[in-house]
Amino acid sequence: TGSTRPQRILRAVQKNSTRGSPCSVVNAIDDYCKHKEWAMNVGDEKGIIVDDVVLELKPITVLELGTYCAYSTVRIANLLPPEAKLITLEFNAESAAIAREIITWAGLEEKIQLIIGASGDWIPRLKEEFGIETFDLVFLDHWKDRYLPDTKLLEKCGLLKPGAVLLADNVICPGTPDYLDYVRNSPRYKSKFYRSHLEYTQEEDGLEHSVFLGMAGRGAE
Ligand SMILES: CCCNc1ncnc2c1ncn2[C@@H]1O[C@H](/C=C/CNC(=O)c2cc(-c3ccc(F)cc3)cc(O)c2O)[C@@H](O)[C@H]1O
Ligand SMILES: [Mg+2]
Repeated sequence: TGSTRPQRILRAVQKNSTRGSPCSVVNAIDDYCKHKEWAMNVGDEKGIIVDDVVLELKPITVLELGTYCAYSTVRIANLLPPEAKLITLEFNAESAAIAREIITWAGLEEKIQLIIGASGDWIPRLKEEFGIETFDLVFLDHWKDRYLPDTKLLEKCGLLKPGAVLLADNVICPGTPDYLDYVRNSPRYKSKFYRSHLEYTQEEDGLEHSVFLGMAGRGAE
C-alpha cells in the first residue's frame, strides 16, 4: 500500500516549504508538480490570473468548490483582506485530510473553513450554518459536470449578489461546455474568458470570469 498523490504533495510541502509561509507552500507544490508528478492544481500560470482577480475584487466572502490539496485555497486565502473568510468544500475525506494539513502548515487555518461534504448537500446549508449572506467570489474547480448545477443552486439559494464573481477553472480542458453556454448566454451574467494553459503543460486551457448581474438579468435594454 503505497502513498497517494495528495500524500506525496503534502510531503513535498513539509520538505520544501516554510511553515507559515503560504507563498513557499504554493511554490513547493508547483515545483513538485512541474518536475516530479503532475497534479490537478490550478497551477502557476492560471494562478497568476486568479491572483489578479482576487486582488482586484478584494472579496470578503469566498467559496471554493473542490479543495483537492488546497493549492488554490492557500493561494487565494493568502491574498484576502484580514477580515475575509474562505469556505472550501471537499467531499473526499482523504483529500480533505491532506488539504487540512497543508492549510495548517501554511498558517491559514483562521481564514479558511474546510467542509467535508458534497457541494449539492452543503450549498443550501451555508446561510443557516455559517451565517453567510452572499459570496463575493466563487472559485469552481470540482467535477466539471457539476459547475452548472451548482451555479443554479447558488442562484436559487440567494448566495450571489449583483457584482459577485464566478471564476471557473478548466473551461477548455477538460472543458465545461454546458456551464460556458449558460454564463455566456444568460442575461444574469457578464462573462469573459482568460486564455491560458493547462497547469504544468502547453495544452490550451483557461478561466471563465462571470459577473452575476442579478436574477432579473440586465432588465429592460
Ligand atoms: C458530488 C460531486 C460534486 N460536488 C463536489 N463537492 C465537493 N467536492 C467535490 C465535488 N466534486 C468533486 N469534488 C472534489 O474536487 C476535486 C475534483 C476536481 C476535479 N478536477 C478535475 O477533474 C481536473 C482535471 C484536470 C485534467 C486535465 C487534463 C487531463 F488530461 C487530466 C485532468 C485539470 C484540472 O485542473 C482539474 O480541476 C476532488 O478533490 C474531488 O473530491
Ligand atoms: Mg482545475
